[in-house]
Amino acid sequence: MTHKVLLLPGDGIGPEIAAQAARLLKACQEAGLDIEVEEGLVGGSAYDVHGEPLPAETLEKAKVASAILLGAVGGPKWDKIEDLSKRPEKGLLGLRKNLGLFGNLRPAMLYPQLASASSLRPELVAGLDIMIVRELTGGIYFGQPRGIEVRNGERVGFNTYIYSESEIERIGRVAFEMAQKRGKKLCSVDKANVLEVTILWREVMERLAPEYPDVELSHMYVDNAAMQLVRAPKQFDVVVTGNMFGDILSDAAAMLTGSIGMLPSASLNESGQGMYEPCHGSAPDIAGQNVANPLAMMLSVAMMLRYSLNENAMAERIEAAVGSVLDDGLRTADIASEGMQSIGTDAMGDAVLAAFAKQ
Ligand SMILES: NC(=O)c1ccc[n+]([C@@H]2O[C@H](COP(=O)([O-])OP(=O)(O)OC[C@H]3O[C@@H](n4cnc5c(N)ncnc54)[C@H](O)[C@@H]3O)[C@@H](O)[C@H]2O)c1
Ligand SMILES: CC(C)[C@H](C(=O)O)[C@@H](O)C(=O)O
Ligand SMILES: [Mg+2]
Repeated sequence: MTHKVLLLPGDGIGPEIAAQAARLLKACQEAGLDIEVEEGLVGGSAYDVHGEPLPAETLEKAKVASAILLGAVGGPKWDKIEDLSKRPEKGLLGLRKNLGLFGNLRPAMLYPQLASASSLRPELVAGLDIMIVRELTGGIYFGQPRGIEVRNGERVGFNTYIYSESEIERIGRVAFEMAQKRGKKLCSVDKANVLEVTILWREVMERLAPEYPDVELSHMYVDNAAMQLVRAPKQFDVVVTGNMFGDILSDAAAMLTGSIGMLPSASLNESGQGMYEPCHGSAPDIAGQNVANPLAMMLSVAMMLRYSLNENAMAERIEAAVGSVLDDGLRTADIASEGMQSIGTDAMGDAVLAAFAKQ
């Protein structure tokens, strides 16, 4: 069966890194992968053309795709749009919500070659391999009511942090199953000392635990989790948490691996359809300069092959190609260190493609 892949480059560095992913997809096709690649608009670039960050045409294409690859959205050009529903980020959130992509996998894995690029001492991060499982379609990102309105003569802003038991249970199951396939340790991160919604979260995780007797479940408050991630990150195997805590903790975990430019992600729904994107944003500060690290995007292609297309061998080939490029001492600016060769986005893409061809 021919798999349909929808490529959504987005804004800022999005198109620069998506171009490298497109070349990699072509190389996969040449190596026998049966895919058809289509492109679409999302985010600010879609707003500029259609007045909407998620045009109906893009959503339709996304619904019928086996997998979606997204660069990044957003940027200062669109930060002043008053109608929040038209902001680029709403395009991304709309895709997640409309496709029911509730299960966000964010692996923070250190390539040994990058130990010195991490902001922590090499011995703290050597061998680091954490999987953050973030709930992606609920919590405070989507809770109602929300808004900014005038109360007692002044403006107030408000959001609602809400999870139903069934939402907690389904992300819990994703995390327990992930832990079963990995180191069999699951840490659920919450703020159950303050927030009722996470008291319920903790209760549901506890209720699920006996169904996964081989997994050791622990709980941690989010403030402590942030501290532990930079104190002793290797204590973690799988971490499960809600939408906002997962957003924050995954950026922190990214830096342990050398750069946020290294972290791919998968967002899956109940039927295994997925959207794949780097964890980083559109990096307006470096956009258009050919210096962005395309590896998170290229590793997102590998995750797509593994989780949506069932092409594990080809996914491993991409990951091995990235490893061999790092072995060769090639680095984009964000992961540069002494004695290594600094190269730009396109050249990093070239190097991965060359290594992929040799695998
Ligand atoms: N998934 C997404 O599309 C996504 C994720 C996060 C932020 N955003 C949006 O991106 C815009 C910028 O947000 P931000 O600055 O807070 O976060 P960011 O992740 O875009 O950038 C943070 C820092 O990391 C650097 N960086 C990010 N990706 C990099 C890469 N591949 N290579 C080298 N350096 C990289 C940037 O140069 C910047 O200094 C905002 O509009 C935000 O809403 C989008
Ligand atoms: C751009 C934004 C909506 C998004 C999020 O907060 O989920 C981003 O930060 C991410 O991590 O994917
Ligand atoms: Mg984020």
